Amino acid sequence: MRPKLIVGNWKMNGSRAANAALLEGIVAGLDGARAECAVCVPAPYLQQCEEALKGSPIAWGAQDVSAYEGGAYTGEVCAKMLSDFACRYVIVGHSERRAYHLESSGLVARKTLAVLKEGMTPIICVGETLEEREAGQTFDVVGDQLGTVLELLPLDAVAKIVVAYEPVWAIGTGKTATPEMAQEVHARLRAQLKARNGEAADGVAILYGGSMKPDNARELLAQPDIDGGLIGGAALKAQDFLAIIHATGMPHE
Ligand SMILES: O=C(CO)COP(=O)(O)O
Repeated sequence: MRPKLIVGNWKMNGSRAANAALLEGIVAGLDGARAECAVCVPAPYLQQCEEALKGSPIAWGAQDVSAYEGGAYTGEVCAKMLSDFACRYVIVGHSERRAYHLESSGLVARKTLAVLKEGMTPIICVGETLEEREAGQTFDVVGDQLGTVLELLPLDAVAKIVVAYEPVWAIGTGKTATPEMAQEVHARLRAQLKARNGEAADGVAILYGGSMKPDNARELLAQPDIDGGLIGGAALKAQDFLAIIHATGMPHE
């Protein structure tokens, strides 16, 4: 069985004071947790995370990265800088980056390679909009988003990625995909990974993201191809984030 992975995506939230309290609360409540967990924080707070979490079971990471290696790219943060702060994970291709910063799947693929080159784990996000779902295009859209990345990846790198299925219509809206809807897409993504690298695909974590909360986490996480969660809003409250972490590994009723 794949280990569960719960990742908090703080998005553009936090302050030094709020982060300190949140991280302290999470670390204090982790006893007995069976999932791996991590927080992906705004870049200015990576040093704070490194100091607060070093030696704890919680990993940390970033929410985006430049596709470039360094140099004259004002405002960008390269993968080497993220690994300098001991990031384990880097989210790439989040739908908010695709929508508000016009990131293409080709760019997401290049960012994925940049992350892997520095020895970190990319969390590659895919997901359809409501219009696309209603038009019956869900599998085409997510298949295309993942496929563009897979095409560029060396075969042996498939084992080193994490995929996150985040239906755009479920993000921050309180509308969650039902466990069956999510499982259906996750199974298709797993099949796509298998077609690319049959040996590696079973070990790849496919996370669900989109209004995952303490009250729906257990059912979602019980699905065979849902290997964890990418959590937005609920990752900003220690109690909620912990409740999701502790929802893994519990018998499904
Ligand atoms: O976008 C998300 C995580 O990356 C999900 O956000 P919410 O959990 O707030 O819906």
